[in-house]
Amino acid sequence: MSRIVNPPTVVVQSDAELLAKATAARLVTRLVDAQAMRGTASLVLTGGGIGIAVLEQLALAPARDAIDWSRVDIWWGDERFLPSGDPDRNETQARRALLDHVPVPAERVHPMGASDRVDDSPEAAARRYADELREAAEYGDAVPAFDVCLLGVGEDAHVASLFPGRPAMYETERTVVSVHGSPKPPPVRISLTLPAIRAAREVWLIASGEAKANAIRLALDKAGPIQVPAAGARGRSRTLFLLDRAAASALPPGFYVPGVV
Ligand SMILES: O=C(O)[C@H](O)[C@@H](O)[C@H](O)[C@H](O)COP(=O)(O)O
Repeated sequence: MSRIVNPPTVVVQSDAELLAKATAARLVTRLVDAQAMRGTASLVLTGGGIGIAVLEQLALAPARDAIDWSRVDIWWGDERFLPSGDPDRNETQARRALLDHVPVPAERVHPMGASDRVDDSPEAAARRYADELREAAEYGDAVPAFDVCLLGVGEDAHVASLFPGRPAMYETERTVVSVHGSPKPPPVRISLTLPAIRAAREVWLIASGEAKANAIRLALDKAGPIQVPAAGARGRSRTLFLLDRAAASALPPGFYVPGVV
């Protein structure tokens, strides 16, 4: 679906709190620039601890309202297939952390399906999300050219709900799939696939903590995406690995780690 041109850039902050703040500040600039160029900005959110911490810091960012929130489209990279409003849903956590505090129009917030919707199954919800993405895309693309796709990274190097060796890793056509038997609870999820993620202009992988160091090393080394999903998460024009020092503690040789105090 897209050619990868640039190797990833690694940026390291001293700790998780500064990582969340710095990533939030980077998002302000990136979304403002996107709006200056195209009039709108498109952002894919992730669940997980550092992903939600970034949203909390974005809500607190001094320059937050430099973003024209009325012209931001919010998508999700994955969702836990739970009833709407469930505290474990990525959507619920994103609303509490950010969306309840900024004036994004309801029609520009695109949550993935919930398990309490009538006649819904994860498969139907995945199909519906793929349709919504296609309707929002330009030039007949399957998904919009997301300005930024945020991704947390699991200890097993999963991103979104794409887990090593699972069927979703072999998906080359569909943009959204259902996931069953997720090794990370809850077991049933909906996820963008790698082809959809790789349609993003920029992919930002965010990780903090020693437990992620090996996954980050594999994702930056020559590993293949089937067993190391984070190794396949690349943006069309830019890929960032935004790490704290602990998650960057096993980087492969050749990656310059900017001065970390
Ligand atoms: O639904 C989810 O759980 C997330 O989308 C998932 O992909 C998460 O980002 C990683 O598991 C990292 O989570 P932590 O940052 O909490 O380790």
